[in-house]
Amino acid sequence: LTKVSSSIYHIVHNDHPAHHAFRFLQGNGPRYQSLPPSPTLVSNVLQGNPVFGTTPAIQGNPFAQFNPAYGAHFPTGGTAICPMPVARCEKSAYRSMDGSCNHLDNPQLGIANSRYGRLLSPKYGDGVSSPTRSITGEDLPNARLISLVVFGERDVPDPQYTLVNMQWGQIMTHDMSMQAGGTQARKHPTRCCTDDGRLIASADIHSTCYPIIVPPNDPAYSQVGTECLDFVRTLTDRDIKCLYDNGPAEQLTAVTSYADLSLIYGNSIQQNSEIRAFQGGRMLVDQRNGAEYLPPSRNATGDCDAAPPGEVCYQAGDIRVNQNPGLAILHTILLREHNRIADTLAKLNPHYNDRTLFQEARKINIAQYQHISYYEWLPIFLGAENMLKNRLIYETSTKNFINDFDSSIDPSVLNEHATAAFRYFHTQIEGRLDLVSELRSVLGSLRLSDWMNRPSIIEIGDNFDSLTRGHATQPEELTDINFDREIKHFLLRRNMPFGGDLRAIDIQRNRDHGLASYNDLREFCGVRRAQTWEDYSDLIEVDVIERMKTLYSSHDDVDLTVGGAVEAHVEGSLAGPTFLCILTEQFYRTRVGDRFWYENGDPLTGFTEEQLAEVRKATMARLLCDNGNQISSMQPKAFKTVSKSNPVVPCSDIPQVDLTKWIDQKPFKQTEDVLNVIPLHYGK
Ligand code: HEM
Repeated sequence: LTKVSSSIYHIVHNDHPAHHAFRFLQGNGPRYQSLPPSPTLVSNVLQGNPVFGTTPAIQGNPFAQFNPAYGAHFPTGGTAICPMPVARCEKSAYRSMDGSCNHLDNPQLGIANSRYGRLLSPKYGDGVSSPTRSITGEDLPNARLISLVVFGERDVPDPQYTLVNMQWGQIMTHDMSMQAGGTQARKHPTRCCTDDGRLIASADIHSTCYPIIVPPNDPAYSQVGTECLDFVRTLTDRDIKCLYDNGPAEQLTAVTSYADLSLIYGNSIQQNSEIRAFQGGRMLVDQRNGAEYLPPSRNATGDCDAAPPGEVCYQAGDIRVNQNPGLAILHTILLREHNRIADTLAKLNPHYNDRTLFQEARKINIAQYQHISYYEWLPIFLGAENMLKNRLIYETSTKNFINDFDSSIDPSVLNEHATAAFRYFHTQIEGRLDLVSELRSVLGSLRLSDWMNRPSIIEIGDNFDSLTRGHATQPEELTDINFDREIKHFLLRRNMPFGGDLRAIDIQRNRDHGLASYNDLREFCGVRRAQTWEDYSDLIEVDVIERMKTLYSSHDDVDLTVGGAVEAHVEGSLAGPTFLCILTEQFYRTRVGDRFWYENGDPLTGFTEEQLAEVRKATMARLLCDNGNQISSMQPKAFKTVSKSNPVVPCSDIPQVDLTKWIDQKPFKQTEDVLNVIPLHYGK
């Protein structure tokens, strides 16, 4: 069996310069060239799984609860809020906090608390908002059962990529989207199952509930009698009057769609002001044991409900920060990077005030992050050739500007991307986190489910550095059909013997959001629409098709989350044709829909040629080196495993961004300019 060749897979944006988010709503996605009939797969293979009898899922109801707390901008579980009204956009040198005014003609595009975009019309059970049903009118097969039968849980380390590759993916995810009304880390205030895992009687169940029913003989949950897994539906525009204008429901995302480090800086002025120091351009930090950590949460018992009282719990620009140790570490590293830049700029430009220092440091931090994400990280996932072809990246000389902002592009994160395609990379999660010394020997390891929503572990002893080195040393799990047991049976277990199943949640979420089917998206992406189960064999192993056949009533019922994840990968990438098409589309929009993209040569929002050449030196390795407590060596390509061609070297050998290029040549004029262009709605 061979992988799908990349030469036959070609997404072209050229033909449709004016394409827009909702242009393809009826499923005519003409930009994607068709694949020839029979490419086959190697990498996405499953080992045996038990098969159980189906248990029908419960149908959730559309829900009525909403909290239109105008202007309250700290998203919390169970509430949806109206986006902040935009009074007037001024041409500012800096991004707003909530993403508004990035698009000057349509200032609300991509802002926090707005709708996801969508490639294809939703397929709700009732046509309006209830979860998707089979084309037979019956319930779709049970999500936990699909997780058990179609997906494996084999532990296969990736020979090429490190765990920091997976962890950066979660950073990008949290930067770009967050389903409204969820908590994602801590217990949801709405309970759909009793504490001992029984289903709540339908008369008493909350209207937002759509619990996952545990099949009989479940290999994990039947051991403790759990029959029901909590699942609360995402809030939609129907839940807040300020957004709803008829038509089928669209889910809301609580954070800005832009790649703007909103997870570090917050998604509103209010949220930002709670985590800013307002001194020297710095973000708030707590000093402990000679190192700087994120400031404490104001609601530690709520935010870190898995932690004993008194244990540290963080506040950041994103409420999910405490979810797992690797995430909290990268949050800390990006926060420290901000302060490192601000401190350096303060020395270079003593005339800068707090606001200028803050905004300039933020701008550089975001630029480095965009550069690492698009030039070092994304090519691993999407393939460099594919990215170049579709103009997500360019072969540039170090100084070239790339002015490709396209005001016809909607940068909103696509529902198909956030709810199906990007979640495929949950397959890369490793349930064992290694602590690694400077000499790269393994000192010990942590079990992921012991430390979810309990970030204090990163501050103990030398753990911050050992875990950081561990993430850059240990392999991630292979991107394949297997999902680690720690997230398949133990997700957020909080001292209980078992927890949730992330794969089952992803499938249930696909239906909650009413995503169009796998077959629909195949067709949209230029892959031949299947007329029979057998037609799927162009991209999916026969064995996997057989497993799906035992569960689904029709090949047309296969959920996007499921079908996309079992396709053969396109050569040079980590996804099959359907997911690759969605991911490529998303990251194209994220780039060209961002007026503040770091490579543009706009005199107000961009950098000078010399500064841009420096930003292009930023790497993951240097970011880790500069912001660990005392990390003194790293392999230059930190997303890739250590090898002869990627050996661990002293940090001083890894290129560094030279911030002296930001010495302000016209100190007084510049300060005035900067002050004059701060928009009216912009912060304290
Ligand atoms: C230890 C690592 C990770 C854990 C424990 C984790 C866990 C979760 C959980 C609990 C959710 C919410 C599920 C729901 O209620 O629907 C979620 C959502 C999501 N995850 Fe992960 N995840 C991890 C890493 C990743 C990675 C590496 C990626 C991609 C590269 C990713 C992509 C996503 C996306 C796109 C969503 C939906 C975001 C949205 O709300 O729009 N996650 N994850």
